[in-house]
Amino acid sequence: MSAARVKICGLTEPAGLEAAVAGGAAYVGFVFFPKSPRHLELDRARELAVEVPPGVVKVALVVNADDATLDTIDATVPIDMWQLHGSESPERVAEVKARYGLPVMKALGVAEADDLKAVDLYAPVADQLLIDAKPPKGADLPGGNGLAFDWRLVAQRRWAVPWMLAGGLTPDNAAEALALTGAAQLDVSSGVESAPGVKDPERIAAFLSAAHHRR
Ligand SMILES: O=C(O)c1ccccc1NCC(=O)[C@H](O)[C@H](O)COP(=O)(O)O
Repeated sequence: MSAARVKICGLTEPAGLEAAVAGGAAYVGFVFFPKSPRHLELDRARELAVEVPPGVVKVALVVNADDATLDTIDATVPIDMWQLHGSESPERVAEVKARYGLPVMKALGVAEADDLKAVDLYAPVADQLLIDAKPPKGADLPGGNGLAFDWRLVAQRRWAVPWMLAGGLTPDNAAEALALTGAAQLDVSSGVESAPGVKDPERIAAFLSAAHHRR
């Protein structure tokens, strides 16, 4: 099996971004959601994004954002992909894709087998799917909660579009997650932090190493 491609999500500082790039992250994620400890103001996001070398995909993560919000991000921050992490419909995914001409990744929350029915609704319109743990009831954040779902629900499943496994991944469980699910891509946020919103360069390096040296 080839090395997994990794998205380091919720970067807020140059040190984390540098560790992600140096360690070979394929994607870096910037969060635009004010309730999140990883939320970035536009100027800060731009400062980080312009430092990302070509070839590393810069992902803007939004939650049920309207066109005005997306227009402002698009006009200010040089991004390569949208990640829609709210309850956006398949029609909204198609609309965002058409409006900006950028690939769209739709996040789907999973807690039980039935949740995977959404895959068939979104696969025809999304460029990628991010299969994440469903947040607990009443959680402030729809993602970035450091919780895993039962990976057996997606073990060796066949996918019509590229997908990433997310939720509760850490440097210690990345290899097991890859082996069990057969995922080609992983996404991580809180598992490579020293505190909410503060990425730990050593944990980022360890995560990337574990994902790149899959068994
Ligand atoms: O990370 C956030 O703060 C966040 C806020 C609002 C919506 C989504 C968010 N994160 C989405 C991600 O892509 C995370 O990387 C994914 O949920 C995995 O998070 P974690 O379990 O912390 O690794």
